[in-house]
Amino acid sequence: MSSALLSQRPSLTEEPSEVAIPMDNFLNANSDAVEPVQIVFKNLRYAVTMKGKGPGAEDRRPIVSSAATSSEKLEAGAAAETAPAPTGRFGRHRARAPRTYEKTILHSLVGAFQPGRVTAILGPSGSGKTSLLNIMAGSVKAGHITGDILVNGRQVTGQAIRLVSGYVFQDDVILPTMTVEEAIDMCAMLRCPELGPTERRRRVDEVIALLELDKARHTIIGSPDKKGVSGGERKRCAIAMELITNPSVLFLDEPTSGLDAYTAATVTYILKQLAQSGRTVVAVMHQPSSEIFHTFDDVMILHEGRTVYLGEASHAVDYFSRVGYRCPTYTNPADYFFMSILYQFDPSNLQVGDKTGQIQAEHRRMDEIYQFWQDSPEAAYYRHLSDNPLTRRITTSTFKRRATLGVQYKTLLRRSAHNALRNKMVIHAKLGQAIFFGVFVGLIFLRIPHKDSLAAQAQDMTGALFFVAVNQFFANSMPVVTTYAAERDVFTREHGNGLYSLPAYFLAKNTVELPFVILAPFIFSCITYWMFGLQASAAKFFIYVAVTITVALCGNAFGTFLACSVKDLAIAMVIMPVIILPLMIFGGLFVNTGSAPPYLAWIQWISPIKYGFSALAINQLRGYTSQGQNIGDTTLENLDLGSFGILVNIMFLLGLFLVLFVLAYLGLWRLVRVNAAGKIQRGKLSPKKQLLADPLAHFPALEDISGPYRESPSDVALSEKHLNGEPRQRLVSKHTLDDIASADGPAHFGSVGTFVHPTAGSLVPGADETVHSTAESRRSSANGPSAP
Ligand SMILES: Nc1ncnc2c1ncn2[C@@H]1O[C@H](COP(=O)(O)OP(=O)(O)OP(=O)(O)O)[C@@H](O)[C@H]1O
Repeated sequence: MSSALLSQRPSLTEEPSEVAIPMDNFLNANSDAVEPVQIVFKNLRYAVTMKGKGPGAEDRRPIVSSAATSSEKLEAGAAAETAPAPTGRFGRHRARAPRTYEKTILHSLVGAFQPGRVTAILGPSGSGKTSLLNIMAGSVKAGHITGDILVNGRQVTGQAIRLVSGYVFQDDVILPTMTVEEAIDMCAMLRCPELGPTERRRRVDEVIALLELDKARHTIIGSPDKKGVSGGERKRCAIAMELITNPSVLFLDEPTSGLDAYTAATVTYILKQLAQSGRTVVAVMHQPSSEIFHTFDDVMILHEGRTVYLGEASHAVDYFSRVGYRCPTYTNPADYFFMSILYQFDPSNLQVGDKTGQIQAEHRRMDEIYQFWQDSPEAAYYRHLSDNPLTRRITTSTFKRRATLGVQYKTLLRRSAHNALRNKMVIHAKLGQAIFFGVFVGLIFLRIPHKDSLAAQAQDMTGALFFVAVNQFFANSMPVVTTYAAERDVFTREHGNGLYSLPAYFLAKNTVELPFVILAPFIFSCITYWMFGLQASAAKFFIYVAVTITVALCGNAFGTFLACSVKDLAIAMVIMPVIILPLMIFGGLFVNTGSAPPYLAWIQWISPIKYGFSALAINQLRGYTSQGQNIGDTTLENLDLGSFGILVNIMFLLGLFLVLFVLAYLGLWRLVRVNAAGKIQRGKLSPKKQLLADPLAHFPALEDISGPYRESPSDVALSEKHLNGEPRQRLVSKHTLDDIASADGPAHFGSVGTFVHPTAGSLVPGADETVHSTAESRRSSANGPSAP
């Protein structure tokens, strides 16, 4: 972290929003280019269908209250409908549980992510933070999404948001052999095709400088086997790869997880810096430190898919005081929220007999907290905002671009070539294997024509040629499964992020593989041809090489097909011999294909080994004489390899190669189609049209929001509406912990934690009663933990 940045970190006594970090790069100097994008969500519900009976009714706990939204009421109804129905001959007693049930992950959320602000999504594990981020970023893979998402007043799907946003995933999947600079540069080439080489370089340099990656720019990303950059550098590299397009919105899933406190703070301050240039930054965070917590502008706290709080980070402590939970002075608010509000209940401390009662008391406690949120003016603010969003026009200049197919192919070709050349062990293994097998099998079948016995010559000749076909098929199908599998995560992530298209990747990857698939069989052929003592004819030699290479290509295509079609590498490795063995048995040597059972004999038609062996055998054995006898033709007759000549067999091999490659492509297409982000949430309009459409008609035409959202006209309207005509005031307090600490007591907190606004009295008419009853009921909960 630069000293300039460090020296300007906010302390607990400072307003986080006052942090001013100088930036003189395109990300800020050109901040006009960052168009403010406000994301509003309304009644956002996300559910997945699960197999099995599902949790008990008490676990579903739909809240239905006077304040519950209509979709929550609907949801409650749906939950009741999914309960086991009394079916069967004996009615209720024979009721069968449904085979599937619906699990609601997010319950009718209402809220907004504002431009120019960092919003942190906090909550316990499994509370739905990542799901919410994935919905916003159009990366949801399964389930049903209902509700509205608005981007500057336009109703959109996640796919449309992807056009104006970058998403930094929790696990940074970057090709391990790339250096930091190469990874960022590749993104610049693929996503900023409009930039010339000089401008692109400048932008890469700026992003590297901003994310303080200078020292690591030439270090490879690395993997568990090969050390590369540190965890923090890797995370910053992932952020840089998204930032290169200067997106208006940046989503980050746990950008600080696994980082030490200092590096986590560095990353957080960079996020703050990015928001200050007008971006909407939304980050899922796990247990932020106190200092990091105060860096956020807004926080959204989720619990079991429900909102517990959404609003200014600095106001959260006040809010929970009103609920009845007063954060002790000098305590990290995030720790307090987690340990004393969201997690009062520790099942391991319970006596068996107490469990049910305590679980129910805990559920009641949380229900009250949800309900308090629903009834709060803060929630009313967001409901109002969802009806009065920012309606600023979005221009196409904000949209992420994609390079042409040609540029994608060139970029990926270069990357794949670097990747292949840097994996020296793989190259050595491939060439070493060809040399080893060539010499080994050459020694076994050494100088066949020099053997005394004609029968031995015929047997060895067929055995050697059959081994060549089998070996080339096997040796080229096995490794490709593992190399594709190793890269598949990177591919699905990058393709899912819209970095490049499937044809560009598939073509580039196979173009780079091709030289190795040709070179290794060529070396193998050169060694074996002369060691076997095959016919000294240039034409026969070249046919031998050509057939060997074609069988190798088929093997490679078969391996690619398996790797692209079967998700699990272990399963692919199990399936492989199951398919290869029949192809081998019907390869022309073991079974006389003319006399094979007809219901199995068809296998020979799809066996590249059979075509390869036939071509090799005809090439060497037709007219082959030894000791004055034509043993070649006799052997061929006995093998009964069919009537095709060498050329036809080679044509069949090439045909199989093409078919397998098309199947491999379709397999990969299926894989990314299943993983396609936003697949389940399709809009009627294309993502671009959704963003370029007019805002929804019923919104009042608001002026652009130039300052923080609380200054917006909608805020004024809300203040007036909810405070019954009282003078305008902030709905959200700007107290920091230190303010609270110094005021200490009744100036800010009522006797049971009622929030009293320093200038305007109680923020919520009737709040005293609400808080009293909440605190009271918590105290009186059977065996419940005592109020803080
Ligand atoms: N596609 C899915 N199928 C089944 N369950 C799912 C699916 N997606 C999410 N869930 C469930 O939804 C809940 C919320 O998941 P999510 O990943 O959003 O939580 P989270 O708050 O991000 O958790 P963590 O902090 O541990 O990453 C979890 O119980 C998870 O198992």
